[in-house]
Amino acid sequence: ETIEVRQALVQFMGNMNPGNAPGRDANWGWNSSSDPCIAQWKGVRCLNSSSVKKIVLDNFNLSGILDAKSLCATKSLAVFSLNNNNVGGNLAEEISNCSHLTHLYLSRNNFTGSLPSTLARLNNLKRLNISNNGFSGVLPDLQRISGLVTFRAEYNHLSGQIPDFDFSNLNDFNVSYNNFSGPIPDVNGHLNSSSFLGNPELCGLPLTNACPTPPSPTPSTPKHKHSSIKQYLIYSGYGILALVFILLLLYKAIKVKKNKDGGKRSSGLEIVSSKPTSTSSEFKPEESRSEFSLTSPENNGKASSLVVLSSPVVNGLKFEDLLRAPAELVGRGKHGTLYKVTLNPLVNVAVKRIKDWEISGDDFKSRMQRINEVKHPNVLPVVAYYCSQQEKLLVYEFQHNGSLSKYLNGSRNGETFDWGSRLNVAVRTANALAHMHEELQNDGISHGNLKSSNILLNKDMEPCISEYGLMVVENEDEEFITDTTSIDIDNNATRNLFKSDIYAFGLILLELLTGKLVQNRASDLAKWVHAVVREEWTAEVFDKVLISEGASEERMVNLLQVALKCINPSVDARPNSSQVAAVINAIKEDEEKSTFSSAEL
Ligand SMILES: Nc1ncnc2c1ncn2[C@@H]1O[C@H](COP(=O)(O)OP(=O)(O)OP(=O)(O)O)[C@@H](O)[C@H]1O
Repeated sequence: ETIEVRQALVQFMGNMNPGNAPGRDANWGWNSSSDPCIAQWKGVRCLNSSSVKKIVLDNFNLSGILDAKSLCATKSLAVFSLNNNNVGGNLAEEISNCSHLTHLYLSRNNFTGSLPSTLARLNNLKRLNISNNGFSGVLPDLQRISGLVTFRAEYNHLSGQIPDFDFSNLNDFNVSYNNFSGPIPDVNGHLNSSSFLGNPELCGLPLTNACPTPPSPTPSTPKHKHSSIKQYLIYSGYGILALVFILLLLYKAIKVKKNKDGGKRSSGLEIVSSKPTSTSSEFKPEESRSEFSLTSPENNGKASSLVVLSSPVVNGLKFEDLLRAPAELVGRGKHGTLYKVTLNPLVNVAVKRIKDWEISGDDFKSRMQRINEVKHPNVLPVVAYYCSQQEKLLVYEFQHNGSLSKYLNGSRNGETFDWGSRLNVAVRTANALAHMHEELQNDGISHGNLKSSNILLNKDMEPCISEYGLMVVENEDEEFITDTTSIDIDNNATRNLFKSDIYAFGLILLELLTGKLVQNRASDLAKWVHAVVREEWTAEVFDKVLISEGASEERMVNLLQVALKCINPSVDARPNSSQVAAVINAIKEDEEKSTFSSAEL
């Protein structure tokens, strides 16, 4: 870390009277003469030994105040946890400078005052826990944070109405024992009353006290009616005028854009090139140095280029071609946006535009080159990539048959997804994963985001793992254990990344076996399967279609056992990918033998 960051962190810690911290021994660190990552300051965890990623200071007996300005000088900080200390005062608005925070835990402290409105700017936040403090006032617009899955604020003095959160994602929500009032927004059956207890003025479901019905409007007198018609006419007149004005502006804007474009381009892919201010419509191919190369002063003369890896489909593809081609938005995922780009009537590519990946250009390139060296027929290769300071793009061949998730979700045009095909998906995916893990183990590159929407079906309907190693992702739910008295999590970090892929693969097996998709919470499907299996109704978990097709229950149970091992909460108890592949191959062989012998009969 830079000296500025070290000094700011030392100042941050100095404000929390760390004198009596139980972990304060020779290894405490927290002085600006050492590096937090190299000297491993207590409670600090880093990414690639170079930037601070997590600060976990639970149960450290800290008091004083939280100096958010100093803390957030560490721009890379993703996890900050201060549970169970005695820190007081306000939560300062500078907390929003920690813009990469995904987890913020402040429970069981002495914070007071209202929550800063800037908290709502932390739009990467997934888990926020401020419970058991003395916070008061109204909640900021936290419903704007679309990825929030935990919000815990029980036992504070918060008041006002509860904002209209998207409760389908927010599955760990608790505002009980505060002073909230008014109607509870529609929780769509996702929460029960325990999330809202102890707020005497709250009403509506899931609580039992209904909200008072608003008084019915008094019938208006003819005079009123007359004046409201008059008002209506006046306002609609203004409305029409405003509309004409907006249309005029739009017309002008389109005309200017057309002139600039020379009417040539129809791209929907607005890529920011390495020139800081240019957009696709301003991009001038003639400024590039070579076919694939764009240079900008901002990159200090270094070229940022579209690197085409081996692919007959996109041979000779230029960055300009990507910009010019018509693009259609296919979907927005956690890590970015996916476009279908039509290069010519016969060639479509999928362009993944990656969001918020803090990786240097050199690291990104060497990672892509390394992944490209490891090939497997069931792993979709990256055919080209682009990396500038503002943009990271990956280009894949577009797979018209879509993903396993879509397929399981019923868009199969009436075809049944039979046991043989599902076992084939399982075995090929397992083999591909085992191969990638083995080859990339030493590089520490796991898939990081394995799920059924990242398993694509190629033209022969064979599964292909897509987006391998696209992000350095840690499994948020597993990596961060709230009981952080023991925080020695890093030695095993790399191994855990691979084991997180195994967990994810186990969920895919469950999806194949049950026909049910992992929805918002991966753990829901796992819990349901465990509950059914525990009650010895094992056959009940299997997709009815498989049962009626007469699929072998014995082999389905065998595959289920593999899945359950993969999703074992204990990382160490999970098998590795080659063990998984070996067992699934054996199940497949069994299946083939039995099909063969029944065909012989
Ligand atoms: N090469 C491809 N060809 C065809 N469809 C694709 C391709 N790559 C991805 N898709 C599909 O496009 C959709 C959006 O993909 P995207 O990767 O952006 O989202 P995601 O996988 O749901 O999320 P995440 O960002 O977490 O990976 C998904 O349904 C995915 O299956």
